[in-house]
Order: sequence, then C-alpha cells, then structure tokens
Amino acid sequence: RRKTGVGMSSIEEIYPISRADLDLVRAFPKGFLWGAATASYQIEGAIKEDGRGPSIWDEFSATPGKVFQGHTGEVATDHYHRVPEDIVLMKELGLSAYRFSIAWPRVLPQGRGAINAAGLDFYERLVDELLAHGIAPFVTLYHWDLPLSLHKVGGWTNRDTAYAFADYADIVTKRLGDRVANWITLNEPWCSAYLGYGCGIHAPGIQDRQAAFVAGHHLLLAHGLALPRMRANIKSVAQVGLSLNFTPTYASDEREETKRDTELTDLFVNQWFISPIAHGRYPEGLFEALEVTPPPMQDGDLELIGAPIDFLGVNNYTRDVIRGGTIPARPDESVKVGPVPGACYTEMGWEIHPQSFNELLLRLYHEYGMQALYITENGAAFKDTWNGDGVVHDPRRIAYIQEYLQAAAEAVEQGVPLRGYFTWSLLDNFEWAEGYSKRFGIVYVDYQTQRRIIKDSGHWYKALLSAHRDAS
Ligand SMILES: N#[N+]C[C@@H]1[C@@H](O)[C@H](O)[C@@H](O)[C@@H]2O[C@H]12
Repeated sequence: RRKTGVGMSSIEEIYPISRADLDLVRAFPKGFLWGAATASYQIEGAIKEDGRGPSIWDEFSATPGKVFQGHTGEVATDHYHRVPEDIVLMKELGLSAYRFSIAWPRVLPQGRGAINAAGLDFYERLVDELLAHGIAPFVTLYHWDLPLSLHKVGGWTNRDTAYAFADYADIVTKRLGDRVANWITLNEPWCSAYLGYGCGIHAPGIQDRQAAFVAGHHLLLAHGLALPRMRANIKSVAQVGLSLNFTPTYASDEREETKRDTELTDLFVNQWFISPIAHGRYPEGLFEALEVTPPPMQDGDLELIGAPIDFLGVNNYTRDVIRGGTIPARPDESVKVGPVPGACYTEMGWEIHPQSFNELLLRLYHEYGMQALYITENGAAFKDTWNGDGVVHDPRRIAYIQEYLQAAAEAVEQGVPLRGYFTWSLLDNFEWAEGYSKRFGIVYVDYQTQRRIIKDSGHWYKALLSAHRDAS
C-alpha cells in the first residue's frame, strides 16, 4: 500500500474516510483511547447459567407490559458463549479499549455471601483474552443488574445495599485488580434511581419520587464506600471513576418562566449526581424543586461521596429544549419542546445536537473541575436493515459519530482533558424497556442466528482509529 503523509492513501484504499476525518483524528492526542461499550444484561444472555443468580432486570423484563413485546435479556446477543469471537471482532475493528460491565449476580448470586467461582472465572477469562489481544479493559461494576435478593430487602432504598456493593467491589478488584487498570463503579446512577424508583420505567419499576432520592443517595454512598476498598486492591497506576449521564437543557424562548423551568430541569437532570461527586454536596434547591425531603444521610456520607475520582465517565446522546409554563413545572414533568425546526433525530426521538456535547464537556471541566474525562457512551439508534449478505449500510450513524467527535475535538482544542471515546455500542443489544427494537451497535446482530455483521459505521470507525494511530 502506498504510504504518504499520515498514511492517507493506505487508509483511503481500505475505506473511504474523508480528509475531514483525517483532520479530525489529528485533534486527539497520542495515547487517546478509542473503544466501544456494552453492559452485562444487554449482551450476555445465559441468565441462569453457571450459578448466576437472578437480577432485578430478569424479573422486570419477564413482567408483562414492562418491556417492548415482552423482550428479555435471557439470550440477548449470547455473548456469554461468544467471548472469543467477539474479542476477535474488537481486534478487527482496531479498538484500543473495551468497556463492559460485570454482572453482580453472576459473582454473588445472592448479592452478598457465597461467591460464585464460575462467575469470577468468566470475567477473568474475558479480561485475559482482551489483554492478550492488546485491548484495555474498562470495567463497570454496576450497570443496573442488581441481584434480586437485595431488591427483596429494599434494593437501593436500603442503605445496606451500599455496603453490599462495597463488598462486591472488594471481591472483584481483589481478583482482577492485578491486571485491570480502569474501573468504573456505577453506570448512570441517575437512571438507576429515577427510572428505577421514581417513574418506574426501568427495573425495579417503582413509582415514588421520594424513594428515587433515597436510592440515589445510597447509590452515591455505594460509590464512596467502594472507592477506598478498590484502591487497596488495584495497582497504583490504575484509575477509578464513574459514568454519569447528562442531557444538556436549553430554553426554547427568552421568557423568564422558560429560563426558570430550564434551570430547574438542569438541576434535576444534570446536577443531581455530579454535584455531590465534584463538590461534596447536593445542588441548592434540588429537593425543593422536586417536592421531596432530603434523603436520610449520616455524618461522613458526603465526604465519602465527594472523595477524589481519577476520571469522570461522560454518557451523552442528545439535549432537551424546554418550554416554560406560567407556574414552575416540577422538573421531572418539565415541558420538552420538539421537534425543533430543522433538527434531526435518532430512532430514540433524541435530537442530534453536537454543539451541546461540546458545551457539556467545557462545563464539566470549568464548572466541575474534572481533570480527566472519558466519553464512556455516545452513539445513536437508527433503523438498520440487513439483506442477508455481509453489508449493513448506516450512513446516519457515521454522520452522528463524526459530528459528535468534531464537537469533542473542539473541546480538546479548548483545553478539555479528554482521554478517550467509547461509542455505544459495540453490538446491537437489549435496549432496556425498548427491548431489541432499537439498534445502537456499530456491529449488527441478527438475533435469529446471532450472526455478527460489521456495519459501514464499524468499517468507518476502524479506518478512523487506524488513521489516528498513523497520525500519532
Ligand atoms: N438508551 N440508550 C442507550 C444507552 C443504554 O443502552 C445504556 O445501557 C445506558 O448506559 C445509557 O442509556 C444509554
């Protein structure tokens, strides 16, 4: 292959990425990690295999009416039985890192107590296989599949669950801390707390705003209790953080009531968890705005929660545009305006708005003082179709990732310490309440046969990663 400059000719021969893409990758520093993300319940399947205990998502998805067409994670993408081939796929894509989660009930079937050796062995094999292929594991300890037995005694509304999580984190990092250097305690605790206990569209399906704030506090406490336990078991060069979801909120007009409702929504959607993590306190006015009382907390909780993290994982997909009413709308019922004239949307009904991604990254650096950021999730669902051969065309997903990476590149040029990007997701997978109706993968999964087909976006992402390696 002809090599000129940064290998442009060799890259363009493989797959037609644009000159703009080549300029794009140059904005990211040498050593910038390029990955893809998944989660245990969304891809593993094998929910009753090798000693795994039940999780709240096993029970929730099996409950009629909770998930699209009654879909469950019973089989998912059968990743539990396909780890070697899926890692070869990651290598083929040129990933330098892979973010996945460990299923707590696979390691501790009852949530605490007896350890399931087969569960720990599975994750040890997964990690060793990744390392053997030169792919850095980014391990999320909790991505929503709480052991059902802990739910039966209150789940995240029970303070004891936070202590059970710290014990679980201790067990996993004792086993894998010698070889995993990147740890994420929680994935999107806002979703666990509010979608699970507030509006109930996620497991365990409770509709109680007060319970959501009690659960939210215990999730944060779990993170804080786990940090020192994990640090004692991992290498000094290893890093620990957590992944928070953010949806930047914008006023639809200049009216005072619109600005007020937009600020209240931002408090609820974006500040609830980052404020205790970054500042060691809940944001002013949050509880009043949601008409709840502050969750019970003990002396020392907020100090534990606000202990330094090594990085913040940022999950972002879209923004919300808010319209104000004559009286303050409770932020969990604020009026979201859409469709915005001229805007484009994904299959999730989420506006594609990369500028808000750029502004979010700047805010997390300047307002919250985050000294290291990873994009631990960003991607899009579109109506991908496969005609049975080896090709899946998904130009809109390529365009989405290009636009969001451009916004991230601008943030890097503006001084944001962005260390890596994980697209959501490696594979099409179980999209929670949407079941398998929404496809986010850069790799298509034919659920009838479990065949994996790299989409055009996967080929493009591979060429982009290769161009970054050549340019570094
Ligand atoms: N919806 N959606 C896609 C994606 C979901 O599949 C992930 O599990 C969550 O961490 C986060 O919500 C984002």
